[in-house]
Amino acid sequence: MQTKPFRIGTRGSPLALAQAHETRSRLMAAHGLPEEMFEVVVLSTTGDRITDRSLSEIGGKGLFTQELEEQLSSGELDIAVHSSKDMPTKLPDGLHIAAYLPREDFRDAFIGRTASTLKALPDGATVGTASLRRQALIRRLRPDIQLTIFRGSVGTRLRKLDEGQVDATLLAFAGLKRLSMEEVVTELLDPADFPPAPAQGAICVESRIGDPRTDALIVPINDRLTYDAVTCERAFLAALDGSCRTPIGGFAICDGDHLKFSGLILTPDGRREHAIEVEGKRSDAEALGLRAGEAVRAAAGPGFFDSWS
Ligand SMILES: NCc1[nH]cc(CCC(=O)O)c1CC(=O)O
Repeated sequence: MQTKPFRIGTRGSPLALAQAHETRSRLMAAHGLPEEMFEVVVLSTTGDRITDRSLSEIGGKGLFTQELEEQLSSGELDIAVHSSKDMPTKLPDGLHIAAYLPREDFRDAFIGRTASTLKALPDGATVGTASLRRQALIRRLRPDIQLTIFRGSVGTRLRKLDEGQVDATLLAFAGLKRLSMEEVVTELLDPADFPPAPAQGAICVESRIGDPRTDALIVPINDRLTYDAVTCERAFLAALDGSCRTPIGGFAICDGDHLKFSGLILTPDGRREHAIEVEGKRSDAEALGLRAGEAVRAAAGPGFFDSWS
Protein backbone atom coordinates (compact mmCIF):
# COMPACT_ATOMS: atom_id res chain seq x y z
CA MET A 1 0.00 0.00 0.00
CA GLN A 2 1.31 3.40 -0.96
CA THR A 3 0.92 6.04 1.77
CA LYS A 4 1.16 9.72 0.94
CA PRO A 5 3.78 11.59 2.97
CA PHE A 6 2.43 13.69 5.79
CA ARG A 7 2.77 17.35 4.79
CA ILE A 8 4.17 19.79 7.36
CA GLY A 9 3.80 23.43 6.38
CA THR A 10 6.17 26.14 7.57
CA ARG A 11 7.53 29.55 6.75
CA GLY A 12 11.00 29.65 5.31
CA SER A 13 12.93 31.63 7.92
CA PRO A 14 15.77 29.74 9.60
CA LEU A 15 13.83 29.77 12.88
CA ALA A 16 10.62 28.51 11.27
CA LEU A 17 12.54 25.74 9.51
CA ALA A 18 14.22 24.70 12.77
CA GLN A 19 10.79 24.49 14.38
CA ALA A 20 9.31 22.43 11.55
CA HIS A 21 12.28 20.06 11.66
CA GLU A 22 11.96 19.70 15.41
CA THR A 23 8.29 18.81 14.93
CA ARG A 24 9.18 16.24 12.28
CA SER A 25 11.84 14.69 14.53
CA ARG A 26 9.38 14.39 17.38
CA LEU A 27 6.78 12.80 15.11
CA MET A 28 9.34 10.31 13.78
CA ALA A 29 10.47 9.45 17.32
CA ALA A 30 6.96 9.17 18.76
CA HIS A 31 5.82 6.76 16.04
CA GLY A 32 9.05 5.13 14.92
CA LEU A 33 8.47 6.37 11.39
CA PRO A 34 11.14 7.11 8.77
CA GLU A 35 11.89 10.62 7.55
CA GLU A 36 10.39 9.89 4.10
CA MET A 37 6.96 9.71 5.71
CA PHE A 38 7.13 13.46 6.31
CA GLU A 39 7.51 16.28 3.85
CA VAL A 40 8.40 19.78 5.05
CA VAL A 41 6.64 22.24 2.74
CA VAL A 42 7.99 25.81 2.81
CA LEU A 43 5.69 28.74 2.08
CA SER A 44 6.47 32.43 1.95
CA THR A 45 4.02 34.61 3.89
CA THR A 46 3.12 38.29 3.58
CA GLY A 47 4.85 38.91 6.91
CA ASP A 48 8.08 37.45 5.51
CA ARG A 49 7.98 39.64 2.41
CA ILE A 50 7.42 42.97 4.21
CA THR A 51 10.37 43.61 6.47
CA ASP A 52 10.68 47.38 6.59
CA ARG A 53 7.60 48.19 8.66
CA SER A 54 6.37 47.10 12.06
CA LEU A 55 3.81 44.31 12.21
CA SER A 56 1.13 46.49 13.76
CA GLU A 57 1.47 48.93 10.84
CA ILE A 58 0.98 46.29 8.15
CA GLY A 59 -1.91 44.50 9.80
CA GLY A 60 -0.70 42.26 12.56
CA LYS A 61 -0.03 38.71 13.39
CA GLY A 62 -2.26 36.99 10.82
CA LEU A 63 0.25 37.94 8.14
CA PHE A 64 2.57 35.14 9.17
CA THR A 65 -0.12 32.49 9.27
CA GLN A 66 -2.63 33.24 6.50
CA GLU A 67 -0.95 31.47 3.58
CA LEU A 68 -0.26 28.39 5.69
CA GLU A 69 -3.82 28.32 6.99
CA GLU A 70 -5.29 28.56 3.49
CA GLN A 71 -3.31 25.51 2.39
CA LEU A 72 -4.20 23.69 5.58
CA SER A 73 -7.91 24.36 5.09
CA SER A 74 -7.76 23.23 1.46
CA GLY A 75 -6.02 19.98 2.40
CA GLU A 76 -2.76 20.86 0.70
CA LEU A 77 -1.02 20.62 4.08
CA ASP A 78 -1.74 18.25 6.97
CA ILE A 79 -0.37 20.50 9.69
CA ALA A 80 1.23 23.91 9.98
CA VAL A 81 3.99 24.58 12.51
CA HIS A 82 4.18 28.04 14.04
CA SER A 83 5.69 30.10 16.83
CA SER A 84 2.65 30.28 19.12
CA LYS A 85 3.48 33.92 19.79
CA ASP A 86 2.73 34.77 16.17
CA MET A 87 -0.70 33.14 16.20
CA PRO A 88 -3.79 35.35 16.28
CA THR A 89 -6.11 34.48 19.20
CA LYS A 90 -8.91 33.65 16.80
CA LEU A 91 -8.19 30.96 14.21
CA PRO A 92 -10.05 30.43 10.93
CA ASP A 93 -13.16 28.22 11.13
CA GLY A 94 -12.28 24.56 10.95
CA LEU A 95 -8.71 24.92 12.28
CA HIS A 96 -7.33 24.53 15.79
CA ILE A 97 -4.09 24.19 17.71
CA ALA A 98 -3.80 20.45 18.16
CA ALA A 99 -0.52 20.36 20.08
CA TYR A 100 2.24 22.35 21.69
CA LEU A 101 5.79 21.03 21.79
CA PRO A 102 7.63 21.25 25.13
CA ARG A 103 8.27 24.92 25.72
CA GLU A 104 11.71 26.46 25.45
CA ASP A 105 12.84 29.18 27.90
CA PHE A 106 10.30 31.99 27.47
CA ARG A 107 12.49 34.91 28.57
CA ASP A 108 13.60 37.80 26.43
CA ALA A 109 17.31 38.03 25.77
CA PHE A 110 19.29 41.27 25.67
CA ILE A 111 22.09 41.36 23.14
CA GLY A 112 24.31 44.32 23.86
CA ARG A 113 27.19 45.61 21.74
CA THR A 114 28.28 48.61 23.82
CA ALA A 115 27.04 47.33 27.20
CA SER A 116 26.14 43.88 28.37
CA THR A 117 22.94 44.75 30.27
CA LEU A 118 19.94 46.98 29.67
CA LYS A 119 20.74 48.90 32.87
CA ALA A 120 24.35 49.50 31.84
CA LEU A 121 23.56 51.06 28.44
CA PRO A 122 24.89 54.61 28.23
CA ASP A 123 22.44 57.50 28.42
CA GLY A 124 20.62 57.96 25.13
CA ALA A 125 21.79 54.63 23.69
CA THR A 126 19.83 53.09 20.80
CA VAL A 127 17.97 49.79 20.93
CA GLY A 128 16.48 48.11 17.86
CA THR A 129 13.19 46.26 18.21
CA ALA A 130 9.89 46.26 16.35
CA SER A 131 7.91 44.81 19.22
CA LEU A 132 5.53 47.27 20.89
CA ARG A 133 5.81 45.29 24.09
CA ARG A 134 9.60 45.45 24.16
CA GLN A 135 9.53 49.15 23.23
CA ALA A 136 7.10 49.95 26.05
CA LEU A 137 9.02 47.84 28.58
CA ILE A 138 12.28 49.56 27.64
CA ARG A 139 10.68 53.02 27.89
CA ARG A 140 9.32 52.07 31.29
CA LEU A 141 12.78 51.13 32.60
CA ARG A 142 14.94 53.47 30.51
CA PRO A 143 13.02 56.47 29.13
CA ASP A 144 16.27 57.94 27.81
CA ILE A 145 16.81 55.16 25.29
CA GLN A 146 16.25 55.80 21.57
CA LEU A 147 14.21 53.09 19.89
CA THR A 148 14.66 52.00 16.28
CA ILE A 149 12.29 49.68 14.42
CA PHE A 150 14.12 46.45 13.76
CA ARG A 151 12.54 43.69 11.74
CA GLY A 152 13.65 40.75 9.64
CA SER A 153 14.94 37.37 10.66
CA VAL A 154 17.04 36.80 13.75
CA GLY A 155 20.16 36.72 11.54
CA THR A 156 19.29 40.04 9.89
CA ARG A 157 18.78 41.73 13.24
CA LEU A 158 22.07 40.44 14.62
CA ARG A 159 23.86 41.63 11.50
CA LYS A 160 22.39 45.14 11.91
CA LEU A 161 23.58 45.11 15.51
CA ASP A 162 27.04 43.95 14.45
CA GLU A 163 27.23 46.72 11.85
CA GLY A 164 26.75 49.20 14.68
CA GLN A 165 23.27 50.43 13.64
CA VAL A 166 22.22 50.18 17.30
CA ASP A 167 23.78 49.59 20.70
CA ALA A 168 21.60 46.63 21.54
CA THR A 169 18.64 44.53 20.50
CA LEU A 170 16.23 42.17 22.21
CA LEU A 171 15.19 38.77 20.96
CA ALA A 172 13.35 35.79 22.36
CA PHE A 173 15.90 33.53 24.01
CA ALA A 174 13.94 30.55 22.69
CA GLY A 175 14.53 31.47 19.08
CA LEU A 176 18.25 31.98 19.64
CA LYS A 177 18.52 28.62 21.37
CA ARG A 178 16.72 26.85 18.54
CA LEU A 179 19.20 28.40 16.13
CA SER A 180 22.12 27.48 18.44
CA MET A 181 22.97 31.16 18.68
CA GLU A 182 22.54 31.61 22.41
CA GLU A 183 26.17 32.67 22.83
CA VAL A 184 25.30 36.15 21.50
CA VAL A 185 23.11 36.81 24.55
CA THR A 186 24.64 39.19 27.10
CA GLU A 187 21.69 39.27 29.56
CA LEU A 188 18.52 37.30 30.19
CA LEU A 189 15.73 39.61 31.26
CA ASP A 190 13.84 38.79 34.44
CA PRO A 191 10.19 38.08 33.57
CA ALA A 192 9.15 39.83 36.79
CA ASP A 193 10.04 43.21 35.30
CA PHE A 194 10.31 42.29 31.64
CA PRO A 195 7.45 39.86 30.97
CA PRO A 196 7.64 37.91 27.69
CA ALA A 197 4.90 38.01 25.07
CA PRO A 198 2.09 35.57 25.80
CA ALA A 199 2.95 32.20 24.22
CA GLN A 200 6.62 33.12 23.67
CA GLY A 201 8.95 30.14 23.37
CA ALA A 202 6.29 27.59 22.45
CA ILE A 203 5.99 25.86 19.08
CA CYS A 204 2.43 24.93 18.13
CA VAL A 205 0.95 22.53 15.61
CA GLU A 206 -2.15 23.74 13.83
CA SER A 207 -4.45 21.26 12.08
CA ARG A 208 -7.96 20.74 10.74
CA ILE A 209 -10.64 20.02 13.32
CA GLY A 210 -11.98 16.49 12.84
CA ASP A 211 -9.05 14.94 11.00
CA PRO A 212 -8.51 11.59 12.75
CA ARG A 213 -5.35 10.58 10.84
CA THR A 214 -3.66 13.81 11.82
CA ASP A 215 -4.93 13.69 15.41
CA ALA A 216 -3.53 10.19 15.85
CA LEU A 217 -0.11 11.42 14.75
CA ILE A 218 -0.11 14.73 16.62
CA VAL A 219 -1.63 13.98 20.02
CA PRO A 220 1.40 11.94 21.21
CA ILE A 221 3.77 14.89 20.71
CA ASN A 222 1.63 17.33 22.70
CA ASP A 223 3.21 18.59 25.93
CA ARG A 224 0.39 19.08 28.42
CA LEU A 225 2.20 21.55 30.69
CA THR A 226 2.96 23.77 27.72
CA TYR A 227 -0.57 23.32 26.41
CA ASP A 228 -2.11 24.57 29.65
CA ALA A 229 0.35 27.43 30.19
CA VAL A 230 0.01 28.75 26.65
CA THR A 231 -3.77 28.25 26.64
CA CYS A 232 -3.94 30.47 29.72
CA GLU A 233 -1.67 33.11 28.16
CA ARG A 234 -3.62 33.14 24.90
CA ALA A 235 -6.90 33.48 26.82
CA PHE A 236 -5.44 36.55 28.56
CA LEU A 237 -4.62 38.00 25.16
CA ALA A 238 -8.06 37.12 23.78
CA ALA A 239 -9.81 38.80 26.72
CA LEU A 240 -7.85 41.95 25.95
CA ASP A 241 -8.81 41.64 22.30
CA GLY A 242 -5.21 40.87 21.46
CA SER A 243 -4.92 44.13 19.62
CA CYS A 244 -1.39 44.35 18.35
CA ARG A 245 -1.30 48.02 19.28
CA THR A 246 -1.53 47.20 22.97
CA PRO A 247 1.73 46.23 24.66
CA ILE A 248 0.90 43.05 26.56
CA GLY A 249 3.17 40.71 28.50
CA GLY A 250 2.32 37.62 30.46
CA PHE A 251 3.39 34.16 31.39
CA ALA A 252 1.92 31.15 33.16
CA ILE A 253 3.92 28.71 35.24
CA CYS A 254 2.55 25.24 35.87
CA ASP A 255 3.60 23.30 38.92
CA GLY A 256 1.92 19.94 39.22
CA ASP A 257 -1.82 20.66 39.06
CA HIS A 258 -1.31 24.30 39.92
CA LEU A 259 -1.03 27.23 37.53
CA LYS A 260 0.07 30.78 38.25
CA PHE A 261 -0.31 33.53 35.70
CA SER A 262 1.25 37.00 35.77
CA GLY A 263 0.14 39.59 33.22
CA LEU A 264 0.97 43.19 32.42
CA ILE A 265 -0.49 45.76 30.07
CA LEU A 266 1.13 49.10 29.53
CA THR A 267 0.87 52.20 27.42
CA PRO A 268 3.39 52.41 24.55
CA ASP A 269 5.26 55.19 26.39
CA GLY A 270 5.70 52.80 29.33
CA ARG A 271 4.36 55.39 31.76
CA ARG A 272 1.12 53.69 32.78
CA GLU A 273 0.58 50.05 33.52
CA HIS A 274 -1.69 47.49 35.11
CA ALA A 275 -0.40 44.22 36.43
CA ILE A 276 -2.37 41.15 37.47
CA GLU A 277 -1.68 37.79 39.06
CA VAL A 278 -4.10 34.90 39.23
CA GLU A 279 -3.63 31.31 40.28
CA GLY A 280 -5.67 28.18 40.38
CA LYS A 281 -6.01 24.71 38.97
CA ARG A 282 -4.20 23.86 35.76
CA SER A 283 -7.42 22.36 34.43
CA ASP A 284 -8.91 25.88 34.60
CA ALA A 285 -6.08 27.35 32.51
CA GLU A 286 -8.28 29.03 29.94
CA ALA A 287 -10.76 30.44 32.48
CA LEU A 288 -7.88 31.80 34.58
CA GLY A 289 -6.38 33.61 31.60
CA LEU A 290 -9.75 35.06 30.62
CA ARG A 291 -10.40 36.17 34.17
CA ALA A 292 -7.00 37.86 34.36
CA GLY A 293 -7.60 39.65 31.07
CA GLU A 294 -11.06 40.84 32.09
CA ALA A 295 -9.80 42.01 35.49
CA VAL A 296 -6.92 43.98 34.03
CA ARG A 297 -9.15 45.47 31.36
CA ALA A 298 -11.65 46.61 34.01
CA ALA A 299 -8.90 47.99 36.26
CA ALA A 300 -7.39 49.96 33.38
CA GLY A 301 -10.71 51.38 32.19
CA PRO A 302 -11.55 52.22 28.57
CA GLY A 303 -9.45 55.40 28.66
CA PHE A 304 -6.30 53.32 28.98
CA PHE A 305 -6.86 51.62 25.65
CA ASP A 306 -8.10 54.77 23.90
CA SER A 307 -5.20 56.88 24.95
CA TRP A 308 -3.04 55.99 21.99
CA SER A 309 -5.31 54.58 19.29
N1 LIG B 1 7.68 37.66 15.92
C1 LIG B 1 8.87 36.96 15.62
C2 LIG B 1 9.10 35.81 16.52
N2 LIG B 1 8.17 34.88 16.72
C3 LIG B 1 8.67 33.96 17.60
C4 LIG B 1 9.95 34.34 17.93
C5 LIG B 1 10.85 33.65 18.85
C6 LIG B 1 10.56 32.23 19.19
C7 LIG B 1 9.42 32.03 20.13
O1 LIG B 1 8.92 32.94 20.80
O2 LIG B 1 8.99 30.87 20.21
C8 LIG B 1 10.24 35.51 17.24
C9 LIG B 1 11.49 36.27 17.26
C10 LIG B 1 11.76 37.03 18.52
O3 LIG B 1 10.83 37.54 19.18
O4 LIG B 1 12.91 37.13 18.89
